Amino acid sequence: MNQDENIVWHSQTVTRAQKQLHKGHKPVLLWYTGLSGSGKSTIANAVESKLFELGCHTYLLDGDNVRMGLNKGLTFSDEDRVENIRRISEVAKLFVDAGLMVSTAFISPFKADRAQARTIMANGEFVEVFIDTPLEVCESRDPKGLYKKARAGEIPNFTGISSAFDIPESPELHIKTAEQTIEQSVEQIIGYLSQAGIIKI
Ligand SMILES: Nc1ncnc2c1ncn2[C@@H]1O[C@H](COP(=O)(O)OS(=O)(=O)O)[C@@H](OP(=O)(O)O)[C@H]1O
Ligand SMILES: Nc1ncnc2c1ncn2[C@@H]1O[C@H](COP(=O)(O)OP(=O)(O)O)[C@@H](O)[C@H]1O
Repeated sequence: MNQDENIVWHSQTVTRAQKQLHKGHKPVLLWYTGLSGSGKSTIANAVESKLFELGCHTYLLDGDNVRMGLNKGLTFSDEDRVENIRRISEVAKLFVDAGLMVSTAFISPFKADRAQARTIMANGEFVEVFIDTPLEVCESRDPKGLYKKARAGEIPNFTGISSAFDIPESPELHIKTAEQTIEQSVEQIIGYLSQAGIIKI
C-alpha cells in the first residue's frame, strides 16, 4: 500500500498574505549557485547584511553548515548531491512560506535539481543567482585549500575537476566576480530586488 494515500495536506489559519504584511517586503528565495570558491558565501553574506540593515527578515542556509547538521552523512556522489539539494529546497520553501527573504549558498551543480527547486516555489519567488567565476580564478583563490587537495587526488568527485557543473542557462542574475567587486555584486542583487518590487529602498 502507498502510505502517501493516507497523508492529507492541512490548510493553515494564518495565511501567507497575513505573514507577508508583517514583514514589509515580499518573500523570496535567492538561490546562489557556482563553483567552490566562486564567492557564493561571501556575496550571500554581504547581501544578507544589507537586507538586514534595510529591516528585512532574512535567513541564510549556507553550504558546509547544512552538511554538518540537517544533511550530515551525505557525500559528494551525484546521488547524494541530488538529495542534498532536494532537502535544502524544501527547507527554504518553508522559510519562504513564513514570509522571509531566504538565501541558499550551495554549489547545486545539476541543472535538473535547480529546475526542481524552482518548480516548488511560487512564480517570481525563485531568483537564481549564478556566481560565475572561472575555474582558474576559483583555483587561484582556493580559500579552503580544497582545489590543491583535489588536484593531488585526495578529494574524489570534486566539482569542476572530477565532477560536473551545469552552467545555468537563464539565471535571473549573472554575477561575474572576476570582473567586479563584492560591493558591485551586492548592488546588482539589491538593485534587482528593488526593481522586481520585492523590497522598497
Ligand atoms: N567533492 C567536493 N566537491 C565540491 N565541494 C566539496 C567537495 N568536498 C568537500 N567540498 C566542500 O563542500 C562544499 C560544497 O557543498 P554543497 O552542499 O554546496 O555541494 S552540492 O551543492 O551538494 O554539490 C564546498 O563549499 P564551497 O566552497 O562553499 O562551495 C566545499 O568546501
Ligand atoms: N569579486 C569577488 N567577489 C566575491 N568573492 C571574492 C571576490 N574577489 C575575491 N573574493 C574572495 O573569494 C573567496 C570566495 O570564497 P567563498 O565566498 O567561500 O566561495 P564559495 O562560497 O562559493 O565557496 C573569498 O575569500 C572572497 O573574499
